[in-house]
Amino acid sequence: MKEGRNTAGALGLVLGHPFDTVKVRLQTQSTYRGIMDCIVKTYRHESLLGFFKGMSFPLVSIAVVNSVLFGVYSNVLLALTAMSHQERRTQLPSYTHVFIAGCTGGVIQTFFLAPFDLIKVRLQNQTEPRVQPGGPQPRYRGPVHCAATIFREEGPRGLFRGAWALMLRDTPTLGLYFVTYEGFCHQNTPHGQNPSSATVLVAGGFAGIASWVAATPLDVIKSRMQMDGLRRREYQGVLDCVVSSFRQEGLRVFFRGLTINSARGFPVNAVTFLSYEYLLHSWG
Ligand SMILES: CN(C)C(=N)NCCC[C@H](N)C(=O)O
Repeated sequence: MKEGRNTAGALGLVLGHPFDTVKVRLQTQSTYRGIMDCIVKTYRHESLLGFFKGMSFPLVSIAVVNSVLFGVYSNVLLALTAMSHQERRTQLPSYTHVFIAGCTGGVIQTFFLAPFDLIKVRLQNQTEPRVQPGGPQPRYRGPVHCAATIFREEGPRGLFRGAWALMLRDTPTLGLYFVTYEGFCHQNTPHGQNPSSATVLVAGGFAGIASWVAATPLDVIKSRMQMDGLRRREYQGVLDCVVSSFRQEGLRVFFRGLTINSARGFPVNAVTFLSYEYLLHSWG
């Protein structure tokens, strides 16, 4: 059963990854005119494999990152409300408590997610086609080589490049994520009962969309900060990145990747919450 849910989570990640690659490229590179242009250019230049660059680390880390997020959320909520998961079905905790627990999960999750996310973004942005003898060599030959190179060239702190922006992105939006989820489940579940699988799926999907819509502006900044320092440092910090991105590209820059984030957010988070609820029930 547990394997089945892990497979569902991994499958969601694999299916969502090509969209994530297109989004990251649109947020950090100025060579694309839009989603379709990016898809066509990536396919022509790098074949289907181009869309799956940088997928291996997210695949191995997703279980840990999600366990940290959902574990911290559940435990903080338990500490704040002194109610078990089952008791919370009859009496919904206040949205303030849910929000605080979600934000705390976001902060702690950052420490685990940051290096994996950095390596993912660096690999996704490599546009060289598959390595051929004599052909152009990408800077990073794979996730481990990427981690080792960043460590060597940018120091141990380099592995946490963009972590502030990631924390700023995830803290309030993960609060919103859980408020949307709990609120939707509460509204659509008869008093005292557990939400049906369909309710969990839709609530998780809406939580994904709501949080990703709110997260997209800082998602753009996070991706740019992670790519900064590759050759020369362009930004002094998060604020400088916000200001100079706005000056150069206007307000629209903060909405780059919004469509993809929202479309991807529904299925990925529907599956994530279904796994979470099953785990809570199987643990009692
Ligand atoms: C808006 N944010 C940052 C989130 N909702 N994060 C939590 C879920 C992330 C999920 N693995 C996904 O990729 O959608």
